[in-house]
Amino acid sequence: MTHGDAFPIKICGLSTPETLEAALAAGADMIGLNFHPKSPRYVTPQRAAELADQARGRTGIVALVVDYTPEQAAELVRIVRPDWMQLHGKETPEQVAAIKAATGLPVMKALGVATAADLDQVALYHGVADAILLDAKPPKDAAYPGGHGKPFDWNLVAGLDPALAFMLSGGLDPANVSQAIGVVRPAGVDVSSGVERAPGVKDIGRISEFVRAARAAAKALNDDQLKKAGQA
Ligand SMILES: O=C(O)c1ccccc1N[C@@H]1O[C@H](COP(=O)(O)O)[C@@H](O)[C@H]1O
Repeated sequence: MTHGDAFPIKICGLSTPETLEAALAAGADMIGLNFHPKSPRYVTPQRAAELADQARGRTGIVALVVDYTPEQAAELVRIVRPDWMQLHGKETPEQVAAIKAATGLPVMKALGVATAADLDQVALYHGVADAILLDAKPPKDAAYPGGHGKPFDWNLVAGLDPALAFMLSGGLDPANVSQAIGVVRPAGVDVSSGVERAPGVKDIGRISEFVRAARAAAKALNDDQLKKAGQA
């Protein structure tokens, strides 16, 4: 993924046909199915296969896993047939490459950010992962490593090499996504708990508000970049 690609908006942790349909109707570019057993958004591979059938050809289907082996990832892909793998654990660049080879799919690697030093990891995964997702680090003692609805300090990203494209997640919601896009200038955005009314319970109205707000802010960002390029 580069800064030149269209701006993907991903709605993660969908688990019902109704909320999936709402994400599709809103125009989400990617939807995430969560396979972390401790998550309130967990879906079984069988249930996920049904949801994936509903979504296939209408959006990008992303399978979110945490510290899977290449063999586990390949077995999941056989059942669910997603378009992308999202790796949200402590996978090393070598493990990312192994999962990519075992599944034959593009891989999005999530990296937790709490301090400027955490951004050093981005360069290590660039060129190995097909997309980088910057997310807030989970609270200490959290039962699962993402989906806590907390943002990190967006100003940290100002220190990152602008050539290293990334998507943004962590505590985004319909009210703050516009500001987040303006400050961070990501290549795309991802949300889970910010479009819920309770952990694991997606809200159809919030899904469409989020996509609308993110799309408008991405357009404003693109217009601004074109204007600056014209002035150069
Ligand atoms: O959402 C979860 O339960 C989850 C569990 C394990 C790993 C990642 C998870 N979610 C991902 O976390 C980010 C941020 O979520 P939020 O918007 O702050 O709730 C997002 O990428 C989710 O895909």
